[in-house]
Amino acid sequence: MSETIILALPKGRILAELGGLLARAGIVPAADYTEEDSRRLRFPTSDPLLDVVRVRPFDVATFVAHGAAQIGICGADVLMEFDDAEIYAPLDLGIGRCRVSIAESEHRDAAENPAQWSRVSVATKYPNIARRHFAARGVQAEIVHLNGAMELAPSLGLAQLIVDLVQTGSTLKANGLVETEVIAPVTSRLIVNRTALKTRPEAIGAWIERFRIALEAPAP
Ligand SMILES: Nc1ncnc2c1ncn2[C@@H]1O[C@H](COP(=O)(O)OP(=O)(O)OP(=O)(O)O)[C@@H](O)[C@H]1O
Ligand SMILES: O=P(O)(O)OC[C@H]1O[C@H](OP(=O)(O)OP(=O)(O)O)[C@H](O)[C@@H]1O
Repeated sequence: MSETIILALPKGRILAELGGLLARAGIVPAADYTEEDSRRLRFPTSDPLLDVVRVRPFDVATFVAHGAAQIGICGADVLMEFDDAEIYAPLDLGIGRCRVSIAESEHRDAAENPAQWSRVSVATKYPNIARRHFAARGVQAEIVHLNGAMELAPSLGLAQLIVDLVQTGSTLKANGLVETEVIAPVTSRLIVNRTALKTRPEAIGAWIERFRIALEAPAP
């Protein structure tokens, strides 16, 4: 088995927020892993036993769940959607702060009351979160699984509601939607593969500790 530990990082907005924390944890990639137009996906670091891979945010959870990466960073939204017992999330990194919410058209007929519906159609990138949420209140959700642009669904008749991430609310507003309920708050988490933690407790535990200390260190 290779001794190298793989850290899976999500390309996109979390990566952009991560630079300072990684530096404080002593992770200095040998090349600029934030260059989104680079074709390169795996980067050595100043630590000969740590390589960084840059993957899509949802795929961070897949790489870590399968042990292809031993540690990773992803949003709590991704963890809720995956709900995988192989993933342990010991640290809240306090970045990527947003929420998973339900939204609907601002023009909904005022006479209708969604709280009384027994079935709803929901467009989302988070089918499991949406299904679980509505099932818990006895509502059957017909899921329309999209990978983006959920905000178009209500006005085009694709679904009554959407379940999506909201931060400032400006995306909803720009598309004539209103947030009606927060399902869960979201921040980014450090995640580790449980089997790797069991079989290599010192190496993986040391990385968790380095991140914990980096989080407590004041940002320069
Ligand atoms: N508006 C936001 N504010 C803060 N954090 C966010 C926001 N949107 C997304 N995030 C966080 O960033 C993560 C990645 O989101 P991002 O939008 O960068 O990727 P994506 O577009 O969903 O990925 P993909 O390219 O695979 O479609 C999300 O899982 C979430 O945890
Ligand atoms: O409430 P707001 O501040 O408007 O943020 C919410 C938006 O942010 C995310 O999209 P992102 O900008 O990451 O683009 P994406 O649709 O490509 O994921 C999310 O999917 C929402 O569309």
